[in-house]
Amino acid sequence: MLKFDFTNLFSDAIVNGISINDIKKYDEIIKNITKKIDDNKPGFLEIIFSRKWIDSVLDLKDFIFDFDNLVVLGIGGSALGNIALQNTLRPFNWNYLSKDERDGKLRIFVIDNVDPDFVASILDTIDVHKTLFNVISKSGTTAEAMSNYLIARGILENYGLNPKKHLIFTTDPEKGVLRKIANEDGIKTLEIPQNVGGRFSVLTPVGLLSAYAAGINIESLYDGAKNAYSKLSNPLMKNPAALIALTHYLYYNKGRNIAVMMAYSNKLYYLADWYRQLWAESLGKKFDKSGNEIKVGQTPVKALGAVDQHSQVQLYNEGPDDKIITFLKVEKFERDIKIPSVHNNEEALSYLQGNKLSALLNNELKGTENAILEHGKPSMKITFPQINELHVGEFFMTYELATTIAGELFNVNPFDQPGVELGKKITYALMGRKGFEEYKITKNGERIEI
Ligand SMILES: O=P(O)(O)OC[C@H]1O[C@](O)(CO)[C@@H](O)[C@@H]1O
Repeated sequence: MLKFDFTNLFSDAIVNGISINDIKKYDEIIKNITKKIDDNKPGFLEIIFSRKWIDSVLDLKDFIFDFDNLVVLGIGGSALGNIALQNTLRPFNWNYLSKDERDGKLRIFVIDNVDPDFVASILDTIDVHKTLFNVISKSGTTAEAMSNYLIARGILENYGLNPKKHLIFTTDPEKGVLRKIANEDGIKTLEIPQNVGGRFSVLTPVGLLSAYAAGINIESLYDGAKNAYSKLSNPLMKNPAALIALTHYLYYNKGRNIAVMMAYSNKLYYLADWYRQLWAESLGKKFDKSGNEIKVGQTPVKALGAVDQHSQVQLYNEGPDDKIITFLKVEKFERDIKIPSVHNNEEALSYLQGNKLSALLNNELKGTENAILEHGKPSMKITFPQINELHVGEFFMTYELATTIAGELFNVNPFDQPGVELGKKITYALMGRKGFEEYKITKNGERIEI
């Protein structure tokens, strides 16, 4: 299982810190919150106790492995989990390997933006005859996912290819235009459970299809998620999700309104990217559950060690006391490289020569962790014994639970995102979508033309 180390959150050295006694005062509150979550399991938790979602993907085995490429078209929660799974659990050169080297599994591309240079460069790379497009959208209305769907379908039709054979939609079981098109055109679909929102959907078919297509063991992901769940009813000091939520909440109340997740692993960096949406959209809210204006939210920031030691750590150490940092560490990397002894007479290089890169990276982590502490800033650490499905699944579920618990502490609804609507509506108006004319931007009473 993952190893959680909260020690450096409670040190006397921390400026305006919190103590274990401060934490223990929340024993009862946390017990009630976790019981409430367990008794009324949110959708993202409920799914791991059913085979339905895994089986719906495994059933597609014969269909999927005929292709060479899977291109995911989605954005936000309909893409970040796929990107995280691919980058943590497959080597970075995966898409460059031959089909044999990939053991017959698919290359995975995720088009999660509408930057034409980006979209075109991926479309240029793939042979459309050997490509399956997985359009993912819970709502089936998101402009970015829908425009990329239209482009993909246009290409298929230009090539004279049957869209039914090259498309699969992952969407709401009943609602939305994707469901409608699928019903009309006989396109294969996977369901996103209605009670699971985008940013909590990585362990639904949203994340499972591309993971399975790339040969990731999706059953182990679920086992890892269950390991995280098994600690939900633990006493507070042995309950990682509750401790993450509570310590971030308490430090937020002491002015630490930035939560940095600093991964000492290029692979785990993508988990920090996934976490950013989860923490930001779930907890950044104008109103509490009773409708009072509160404007809360902790800004999640991702960082990469050792790279950002040479970019961000100056600020973390000496800047304002507004951050709480989470380090992600890998104990045993899949590969390692020994630094050769090339310059035997160079004193300045001798400490490096003969050592392994993993040792250097993890000692850099230790160095930064201690420096951060000496500068009076709180940090915690999550250690992955190895990067595998079990630990990645546990990470996802731990943070989904932590976010839900934090929602209770902040007294906000972690499952909605009303604040993203206005921008979407203005975009619709600018793009000429019927019914959204009133959202067109005005300046001194005059419409801005596009
Ligand atoms: O899956 P959908 O409905 O296309 O939504 C994509 C993303 O858009 C949002 O609704 C708003 O950014 C996210 O919450 C969601 O993950």
